[in-house]
Amino acid sequence: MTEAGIQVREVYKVFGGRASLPRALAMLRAGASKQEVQAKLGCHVGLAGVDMALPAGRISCIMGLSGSGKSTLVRHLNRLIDPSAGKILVGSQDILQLDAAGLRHLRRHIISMVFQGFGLLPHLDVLENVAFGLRARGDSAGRALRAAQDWIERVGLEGYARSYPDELSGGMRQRVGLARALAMDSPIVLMDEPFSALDPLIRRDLQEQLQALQRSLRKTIVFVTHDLDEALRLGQHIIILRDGRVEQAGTPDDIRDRPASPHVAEFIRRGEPAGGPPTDS
Ligand SMILES: Nc1ncnc2c1ncn2[C@@H]1O[C@H](COP(=O)(O)OP(=O)(O)OP(=O)(O)O)[C@@H](O)[C@H]1O
Repeated sequence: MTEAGIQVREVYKVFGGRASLPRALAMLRAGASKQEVQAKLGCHVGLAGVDMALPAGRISCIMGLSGSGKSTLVRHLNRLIDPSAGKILVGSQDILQLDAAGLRHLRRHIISMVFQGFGLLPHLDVLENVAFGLRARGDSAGRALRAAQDWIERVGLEGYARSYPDELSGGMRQRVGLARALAMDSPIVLMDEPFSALDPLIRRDLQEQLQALQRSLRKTIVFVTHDLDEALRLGQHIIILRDGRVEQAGTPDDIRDRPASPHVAEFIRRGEPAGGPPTDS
């Protein structure tokens, strides 16, 4: 795949209430809010008609309050979640049409993922953790370990290959998670709030490291964050979600200088939107 851009077209995700799905979709398409759908039909709306195009070779940041749909959206991109309606293209491939073998290929060779909670295996050392995905997809032990060692050094963990996760700080563990995803050498990397558990200095460090790596890697990175500063610093393209819908999409300058709604303007002004800090909705 040469062009690994992503297009999400009119994607809806309604959790629960299979019987009321057609009514929920009809309400959402007519402009009802997720709260109205929940009150009327008792089902939870994750995404309410998301349209977006994420350019290849760029860092796109998806941001919004807790409950706005960020994780739900990013998990659609490697089909950890399937939509209730809509279409998702990775390059020119409609990923909803993939069979089991196609989906395996997508997850092993096209898209890798970095999770918030590091997702490291505690009984494996750093080298084995980084090599794990490569071994699981069938790379030879020699090849996997060579690639793992290389990435351990590139993320600044030289000398820690034989350490175990519980011997590392949070920042170092997240570097292992990053090395593990990058070692897969996939053109797309999904990162779901990867740095949010880290203290501000370490977080800044990792943001800079990611930017430095990206200058040579030029991957399609989808980075989820609820932190506006992080999105403006890292993102070349930013999508702001609110209640399962795209509130604004654009460059950092668009978001900063031309906020599309009072909600976004308040986000810019205070670093958080009207209504106070994130709450689980
Ligand atoms: N498995 C599920 N069952 C029911 N509702 C769900 C499920 N997963 C997500 N939701 C709902 O979908 C909405 C979006 O959730 P999501 O986790 O994607 O938000 P988020 O923006 O990633 O939030 P956070 O920043 O807290 O992780 C929320 O209202 C949530 O309650």
